[in-house]
Amino acid sequence: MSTLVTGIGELVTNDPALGPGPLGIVEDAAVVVDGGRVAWVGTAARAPAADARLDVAGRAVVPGFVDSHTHLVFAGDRAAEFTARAAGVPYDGGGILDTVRATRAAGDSALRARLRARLAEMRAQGTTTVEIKSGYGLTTAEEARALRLAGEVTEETTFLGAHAVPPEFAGRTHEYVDLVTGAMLTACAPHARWIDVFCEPASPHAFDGDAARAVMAAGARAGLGLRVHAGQLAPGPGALLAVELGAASADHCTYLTDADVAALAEGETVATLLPGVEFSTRHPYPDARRLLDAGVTVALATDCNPGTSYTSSMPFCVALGVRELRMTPAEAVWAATAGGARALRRDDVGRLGPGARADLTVLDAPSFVHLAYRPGVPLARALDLPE
Ligand SMILES: N=CN[C@@H](CCC(=O)O)C(=O)O
Ligand SMILES: [Zn+2]
Repeated sequence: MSTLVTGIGELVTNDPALGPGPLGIVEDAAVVVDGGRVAWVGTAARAPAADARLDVAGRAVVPGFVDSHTHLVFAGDRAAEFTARAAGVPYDGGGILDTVRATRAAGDSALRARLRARLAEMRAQGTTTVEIKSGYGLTTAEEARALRLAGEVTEETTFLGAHAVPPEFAGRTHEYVDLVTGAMLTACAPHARWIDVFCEPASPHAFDGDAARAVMAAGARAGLGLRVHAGQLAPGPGALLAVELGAASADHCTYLTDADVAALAEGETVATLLPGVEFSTRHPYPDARRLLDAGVTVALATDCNPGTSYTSSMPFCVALGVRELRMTPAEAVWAATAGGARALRRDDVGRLGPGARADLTVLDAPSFVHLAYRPGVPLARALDLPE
């Protein structure tokens, strides 16, 4: 069944062929969707007929947010750690193991219910595509379980066995990396599209450049795409490694050298910025302006997780992108939609042109600018349309 969505005061298509600027804006617009895909985009006055009609009364519509970095499969929370941090205790990644304990103790149905509740929270704020990492199991069976659960709700599943060294391998990081690149990868690869590694030599709980290279090389041999947590706590080898190995995304990028920025600008790797993390950890925010001015492709994502960024809100990240990362509203909205799609190497989401998935997010506002202009106001929701 086709549906004509009309009365769109401002439509962000992210397709410069459809309207001015990188956002490809069409004013007084309409969209026809059919079979879950966009069939037609243009001005309302020229819209073709359709089986059904939905008038959004002058509101703005943007492509559904593409949240390309989350850790949604977990139990428990770390509000006490957050409170301690507010009193000055720094983040070093050690809290990951608290969440591992809670997650291992949780049954499938409890984990599934919490995962689905978080996804519903995201959709209610305009997110329509979500990447989900494992990483709070850290045994072969637990990592495979997390990926199976994630695979029930998204195609964008990421194996993150190399998230932290679990307590049973304390002081034996090499042996744990052997497990991650061996039996654990074999069990997890069928449930994953991507592999990721927390490359952070500054953390005693994470992995150095050699370990990260071994994990990524093994993942690539198993047919997985590559992603890296890079430069979250200090400059490190992650960003250069990401570019060298052709990773789809280097995530965090809070601490980058000039050589990192130059390499990202030359390569095919998206820099995914996660400003919810710096909001929570009180580290300095990453500098999107420096990256954009150098020609790097930038994405914004929530990094929703119980330790460093317990937000499910892409609009919150867009607002931080403008206020703290020195992005324009247009750059931030592009990064949260088309940028996320690039970070997942997808061309069917993050845009609203013919052939794209019919992921329309409607704003209770006349323009996309209001996402940053009215922070904290629940303006965005994913539109439910008949198939
Ligand atoms: N830094 C590594 N992983 C998460 C944090 C996980 C946690 O602290 O539970 C992140 O992306 O920030
Ligand atoms: Zn993360």
